[in-house]
Amino acid sequence: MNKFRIGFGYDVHQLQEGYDFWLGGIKIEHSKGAVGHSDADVLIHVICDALLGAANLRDIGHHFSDQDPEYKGIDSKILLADVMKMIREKGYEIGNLDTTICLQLPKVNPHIDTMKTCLAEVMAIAEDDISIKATTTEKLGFVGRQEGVSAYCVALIYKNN
Ligand SMILES: Nc1ccn([C@@H]2O[C@H](COP(=O)(O)O)[C@@H](O)[C@H]2O)c(=O)n1
Ligand SMILES: C[C@@]1(CO)OP(=O)(O)OP(=O)(O)OC[C@H]1O
Repeated sequence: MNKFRIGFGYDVHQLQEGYDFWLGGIKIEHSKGAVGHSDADVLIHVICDALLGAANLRDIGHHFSDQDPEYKGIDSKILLADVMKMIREKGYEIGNLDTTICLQLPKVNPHIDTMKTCLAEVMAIAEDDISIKATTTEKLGFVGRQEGVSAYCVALIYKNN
């Protein structure tokens, strides 16, 4: 029988001028970028947290501390590849991921297919198992004021036993 587990991830990063905007593994052209210890790719961070949560492996900051100079400016795709290794070492494969990016501007719809291709390659899974959606918050709150970007992810993982 298959053993199924679910996980959930939520993360926020500030948006400021003078920073690159990495999202879903790709660089988005925008007047502001996300601020963090790493490249601040909020979509990858929530995928990591959902997968770690599903496998009961704590969270991204537990494995990759924001106090550790090794991770300063790191490409979050490297962290995601490490997380995939961790869950596969526990015997799990991904069923599917469903994500939502909360961002007032810019529109990310034109970039979603590129993000899916990029993430599918990093994770070695099918593009069809990765869903990426986006919403504004109708100009409300920190997302609406363009002060930050947030994201959510739910993940289903399974092992055969
Ligand atoms: N940064 C964003 C935000 C939203 N979208 C797309 O626009 C649609 C409408 O947004 P609402 O906030 O009014 O729901 C949304 O369903 C997304 O398809 C986007 O591409 N980028
Ligand atoms: C990814 C890590 C590590 O570089 O740093 P940040 O880019 O600050 O991201 P966050 O989601 O706040 O926490 C996880 C961190 O430990």
